[in-house]
Amino acid sequence: MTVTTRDNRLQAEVEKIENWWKSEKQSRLRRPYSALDVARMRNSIELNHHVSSQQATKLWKLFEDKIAKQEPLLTYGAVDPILLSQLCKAGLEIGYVSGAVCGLSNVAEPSMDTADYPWDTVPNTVQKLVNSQLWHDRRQNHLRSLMTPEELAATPEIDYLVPLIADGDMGFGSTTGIMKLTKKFVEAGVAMFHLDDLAIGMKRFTIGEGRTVVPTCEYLKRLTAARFQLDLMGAETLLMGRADSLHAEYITSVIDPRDHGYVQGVTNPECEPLLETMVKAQREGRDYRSTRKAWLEKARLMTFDEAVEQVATPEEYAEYMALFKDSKFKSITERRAHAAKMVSKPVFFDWEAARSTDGQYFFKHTLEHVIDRAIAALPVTDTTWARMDAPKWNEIVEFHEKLRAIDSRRAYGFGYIGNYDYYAAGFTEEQLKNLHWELAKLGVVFQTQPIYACQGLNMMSFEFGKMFKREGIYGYDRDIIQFCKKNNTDGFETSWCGAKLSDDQMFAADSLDVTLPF
Ligand SMILES: C[C@](O)(C(=O)O)[C@H](CC(=O)O)C(=O)O
Repeated sequence: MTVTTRDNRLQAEVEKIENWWKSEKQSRLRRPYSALDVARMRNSIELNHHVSSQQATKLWKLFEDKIAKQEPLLTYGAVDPILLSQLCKAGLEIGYVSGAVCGLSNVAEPSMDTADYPWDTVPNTVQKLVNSQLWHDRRQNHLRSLMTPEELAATPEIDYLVPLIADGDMGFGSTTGIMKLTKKFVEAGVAMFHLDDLAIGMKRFTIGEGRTVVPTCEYLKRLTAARFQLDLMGAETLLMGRADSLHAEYITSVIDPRDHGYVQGVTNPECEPLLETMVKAQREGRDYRSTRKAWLEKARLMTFDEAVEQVATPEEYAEYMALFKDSKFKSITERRAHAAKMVSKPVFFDWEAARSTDGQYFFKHTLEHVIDRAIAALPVTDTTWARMDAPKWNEIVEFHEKLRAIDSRRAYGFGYIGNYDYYAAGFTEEQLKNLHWELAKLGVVFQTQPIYACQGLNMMSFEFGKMFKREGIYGYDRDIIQFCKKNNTDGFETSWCGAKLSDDQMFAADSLDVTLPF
């Protein structure tokens, strides 16, 4: 290839990318790299990611439509093709593929939601689901093509091709690792996937420690890596930024000054470092939880600004706070230097002494920080979800109002997390009934109950199991066969199984009539 051919080809590719980025949807994004960067790293043949792009475009239109009408797009986690087919039949317009449920059911080695399953577990599940969607769609098309006009009119058409939204967890690794994950999601046919700001493998569930997030810059790198891969592929696939920092207890690093205002340190100079305390306790066989609790009481953990407030007079503190007039994102070095000038007493603050046995820093989670992060992620993402441990309505409203003040056209997401106690969080029955629509008014149109399988399916299967143990096939006939007949339920030996498609395609593809000599 001559230099001119190469340059012309590159130029044409750059123009193609730039034109694509001018579309209504793409022009909402701001990339930290150029079209030339993308063009240089693309293949020399065009790769079409039709299913993912088409499903993403369908989802985008649904979002636009629902935002305009202030209506929710409700779904639940379905990681199994059979379950998904019924979700479609029931008329839900989107499907959700939960990482937590995949980790319990679609792996050889199950475990709790620590995202320690192989990185391609969720994309592989999406692939299986999308293939089943395409198959049901083809099966239905075939049956409908054989119907009389009267039968056609009397048979409702099911949209088996609902766009799938999948859980990409924390992306499972490095920049190139996230690019591979993204590629796999696109090839699998996903419409949208989300990446969060959690640290890999650091969720704790029962020992009184919670979640650990990565610094803001690392979160943004993850999202940008995914965006870059989508651009390389020319895919319309939607990228959702999920911020998990609300209720996070730790942060892995203090590299990013945007996080400094939320990192906590020891303010009691008499307190020994947490690591020392915990190692000694372990050696002496003392209980982890209570030792840590006693250390926390002694350490008097707070943020640097709170530590300043403790020792400063009100006037000094006001002068200290003047530091944030132009920007709230000041580094610890700037904070310390300013405090040294404005406050007469020394400020004792040691965030190193508070580091956990895994090296994490203590983090004061606040809604404000989640808002900061979500705003920082807006330019490279299409949609946003702030994950919350509890459904606190005032926090939900504040988050979305602040974000919508910057991006009112965006679709926001919400997860009805498995163990939410709506009434304990202050909802009345009436409010719970209206919750979907109240959220939709805030632009929160993507709404999922991710772990239905763990509650609903467990419940049904357990109840059935007890009945079957007691009454065997007599009970099965009464409760299942008779019920299904009466209600035309999909099942084996109904059209849902594709028997007609199977026979007809075998007949059509049969080679007999071209090979026999008469
Ligand atoms: C959505 C989620 O990521 C999932 O894996 O399904 C979980 C669900 C849950 O805890 O109920 C999460 O929100 O972390």
